Amino acid sequence: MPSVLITGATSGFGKAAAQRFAKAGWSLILTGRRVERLKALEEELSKQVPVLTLALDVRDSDAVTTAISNLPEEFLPLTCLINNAGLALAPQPAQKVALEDWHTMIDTNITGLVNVTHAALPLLLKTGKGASILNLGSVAGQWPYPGGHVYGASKAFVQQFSYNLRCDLLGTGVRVTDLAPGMAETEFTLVRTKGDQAASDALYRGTTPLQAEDIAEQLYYLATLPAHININRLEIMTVRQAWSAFAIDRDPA
Ligand SMILES: NC(=O)C1=CN([C@@H]2O[C@H](COP(=O)(O)OP(=O)(O)OC[C@H]3O[C@@H](n4cnc5c(N)ncnc54)[C@H](OP(=O)(O)O)[C@@H]3O)[C@@H](O)[C@H]2O)C=CC1
Ligand SMILES: O=CCS(=O)(=O)O
Repeated sequence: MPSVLITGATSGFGKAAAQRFAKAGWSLILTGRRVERLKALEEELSKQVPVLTLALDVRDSDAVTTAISNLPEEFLPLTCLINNAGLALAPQPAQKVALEDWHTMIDTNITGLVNVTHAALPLLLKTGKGASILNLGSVAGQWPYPGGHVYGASKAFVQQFSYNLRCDLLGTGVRVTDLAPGMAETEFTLVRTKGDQAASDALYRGTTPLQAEDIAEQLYYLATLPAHININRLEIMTVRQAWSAFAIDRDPA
C-alpha cells in the first residue's frame, strides 16, 4: 500500500488531499498544528486506511526531522510528499506590513518546506521510481500583484527549489512538481486577513473559485502518473480568474 505524507492536513487542500488519497487506499501521514482537527481526521479516515497523525509545526526543524526519520515501518515505503503547509499574511502594501508577518511567511513557506523536504528525502530516495514531491506553489509565485510582497516571493522560491531539486534528483526516479493554484476557497483568506470572515466571504462571493477538492484531484493525478512522467509545473485557475492590465502612476488631471 503506497503512503503519502501531507503537511497542513487540518484544513483546505491538505484535508481534501487526505480524503482523496484515502479513497484510493493510500496510507496517510498527516501533519498540522491543530491537534483536535488531526484527531477528527484520524477518526474519520482510519475507518478506510492506516492513518498516522503528527502534531508538528513545520518551522521546527528538530521536531520535523525527529518525526519523519522515525516513521513506523507500517507507513513505509514513502511514495509521496505533499508540501502543502503554508500561508499568506497582510494583504496590504509592503510599506504597511509588520516585519513579523514577513518572517512568519518566510519561516513557514520557505524554511518549513525545506525542513520537511530535507527530512523526507532519504525515504523518498529509498522508494525511488514512482516517488513524488508535490510542492504547493501559487500563481503568486509567477505573477506579481499589489499586496503580494513576501507571499509571492516565497512561492517563487517554491518554484525554483522544485526545479533545482529536479536537477539533483535526476536518475533517482523521484519526481518533483510545483503545483501552482490561483484563487481557491479554503481558510486561506481568513488566515491572510487574521480572521476577517467578511473579507474572506467577499473575495469568494459572486464568482466560482477553485475548491479544495479540485486541488486534491490534481495532487492525486500527479502522484499516480506513470513513473516515467514528471510534470514540472502545473498552474491552475478557475475559468473566472485571469490577469489584469499593468497599473500606471499618472499625474493628477
Ligand atoms: N487557497 C488558495 O487560494 C491558495 C493556496 N495556496 C497554498 O496552498 C497551501 C494550502 O493552503 P490552503 O489549503 O488554501 O489554506 P488553509 O489555511 O485552509 O490551510 C493551510 C494549512 O497549513 C497548515 N499550516 C500553516 N502553518 C503551519 C505551520 N507553521 N506548521 C504546520 N502546518 C501549518 C495549517 O494547519 P495548522 O494551522 O493546523 O497548523 C493548515 O492545515 C498553502 O501553501 C497556500 O499558500 C496556493 C495557491 C492558492
Ligand atoms: O496563493 C494564493 C492565490 S492568490 O491569492 O495569490 O491569487
